[in-house]
Amino acid sequence: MVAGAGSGKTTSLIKAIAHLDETRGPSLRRAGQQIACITYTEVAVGEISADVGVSPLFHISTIHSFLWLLIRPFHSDIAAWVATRIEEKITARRAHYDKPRTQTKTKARLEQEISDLEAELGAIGRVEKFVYGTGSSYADGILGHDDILKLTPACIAAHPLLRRLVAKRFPYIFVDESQDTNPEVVGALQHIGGEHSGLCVGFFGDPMQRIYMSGAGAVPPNDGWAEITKPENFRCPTSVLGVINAIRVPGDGLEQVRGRTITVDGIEHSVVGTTNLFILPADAERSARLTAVRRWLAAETGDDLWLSDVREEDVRLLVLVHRMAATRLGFPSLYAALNDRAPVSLSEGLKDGTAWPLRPLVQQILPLVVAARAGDRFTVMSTLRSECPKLEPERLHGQAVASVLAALQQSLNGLVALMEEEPGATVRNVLTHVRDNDLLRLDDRFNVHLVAEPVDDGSSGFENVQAYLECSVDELWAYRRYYNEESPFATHHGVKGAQFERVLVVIDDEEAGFRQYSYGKYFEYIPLSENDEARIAAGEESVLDRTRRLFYVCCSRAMKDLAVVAFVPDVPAARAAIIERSLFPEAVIRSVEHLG
Ligand SMILES: Nc1ncnc2c1ncn2[C@@H]1O[C@H](COP(=O)(O)OP(=O)(O)OP(=O)(O)O)[C@@H](O)[C@H]1O
Repeated sequence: MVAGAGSGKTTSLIKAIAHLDETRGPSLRRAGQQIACITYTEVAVGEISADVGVSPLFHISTIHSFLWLLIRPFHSDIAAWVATRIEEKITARRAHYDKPRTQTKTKARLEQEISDLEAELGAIGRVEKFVYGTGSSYADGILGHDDILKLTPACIAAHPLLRRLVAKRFPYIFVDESQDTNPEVVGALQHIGGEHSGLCVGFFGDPMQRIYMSGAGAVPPNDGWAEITKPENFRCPTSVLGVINAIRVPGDGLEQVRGRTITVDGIEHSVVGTTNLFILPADAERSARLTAVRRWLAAETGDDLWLSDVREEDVRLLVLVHRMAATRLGFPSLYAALNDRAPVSLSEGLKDGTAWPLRPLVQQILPLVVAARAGDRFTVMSTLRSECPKLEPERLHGQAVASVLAALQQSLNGLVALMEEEPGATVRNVLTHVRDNDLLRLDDRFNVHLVAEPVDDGSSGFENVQAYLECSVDELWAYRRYYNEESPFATHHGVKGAQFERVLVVIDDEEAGFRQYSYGKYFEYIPLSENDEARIAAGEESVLDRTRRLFYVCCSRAMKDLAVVAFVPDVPAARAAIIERSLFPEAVIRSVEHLG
């Protein structure tokens, strides 16, 4: 199924599952078979499950857990694949080492890495069971996210038996958001579908909504497959539909019809909704201006929910990167520390609290302090029992438990006071307190940092971690609000498949800091580079294609009001360029004067 935004692809997928349940459910159950539905995020899994109902007949999961389910029993195949991967890494490092221009310092590092990898290779034979975690550690039998995406398609391609098993167990496999599914995975499913005529594979997607570089885009149908299209958009009001159709025209020309309707007294009416585009100066006033825009929208649409910061009220502010959210919510230094000139593992992990320096705070320390403050002794004790070195059975042996607990209570009180009351307390103070009091076991990587005079040991992101440790505790609390998703901010990438009554898209190239997207180039108020021009001339994918798709996804989330706020270096020039593009009617293009 290939159709535009809000056309009901996910709705059709859900109806298809319900239909199969009704018509084929009994025979599938008897044969011990399942209907598989694969989607992009855990949130989407939850939504589809809520719609179709939980039943052993359905296997609804993310792509990763589906692939892992298929491959998990094949221990020796996994081990062989992992060994090959390590050998590839060793070969790549040897090649780097042998290059004539490789420097002595780099050679020393490569030697160390090669010897670590060789040790890892030796350890694979001793792994009894592989598990799937968030980061890979082969010697411990832990495979990472990316490993699963490569491992399973490779094994499916190599083993006819595995393909037969998949087809037998899952006679129906549906993939939502297929445009962003990895091409190897799409290929593997097409391979199985091509070989087993009893298997029905369904891809539901929209190539114009591909927003990850790793996505398959359009899925070419196998021989004999049917392509289903849907011309309507049921989500967006007509004013928004006009905009998203205009955005899409230069892409693939698809124009949707209908738009959202409501039925009043048995009569169906079109919802008109609103669209507004604000072109504002990219200065230090961005946050205040954003508030002013929301005030303006509330007054203009007679809808005070535009001012709400409660997520349930269905306002979403879509930012390309999170710096603006960080500034608004109060953790700009923490954001800068782990983002600016940081290794990807830190900057990516900052988005969801999984970066290693954040993990103990996010997963243990902050929840511990919250629980202690709320008098939730159960959570406090269960956290300490599993994490506190002082409560390990070997250490407790021969000690009076009561006095150990009393000392722990004191350390915990100290931690709560530090995090709640002490003005100017820093992340470093908190971690030092935790370490000195043996409250929790800390990652070894903190060792070089938590000393009186830290010396750069060349570890990845050393400076970033140092800057992070100097951040104030207040920023940690602000950050907690953010990753717990208690604010209305989301990223342009984070809203695929979702819909909201009120959507405000923030465009701010100065914040973006990466080259994949540029709204300035897209709206033509920033010139294309020579490289961009060359790609376009060669018919290759360019920054314009990527930005167009991202903008299309963002704008097409709106069910009632869409506002776009562009912070630009030169307002008159941007205004002229944007009007020229004719994506928005000129009458809805606003400027700072409208904000009063
Ligand atoms: N046939 C229909 N009649 C009326 N409303 C529909 C119909 N199909 C879907 N909808 C509604 O339209 C909205 C969008 O549907 P859905 O999320 O399934 O679209 P989608 O194509 O998967 O969207 P996207 O690709 O933009 O994420 C939902 O509110 C859904 O309830």
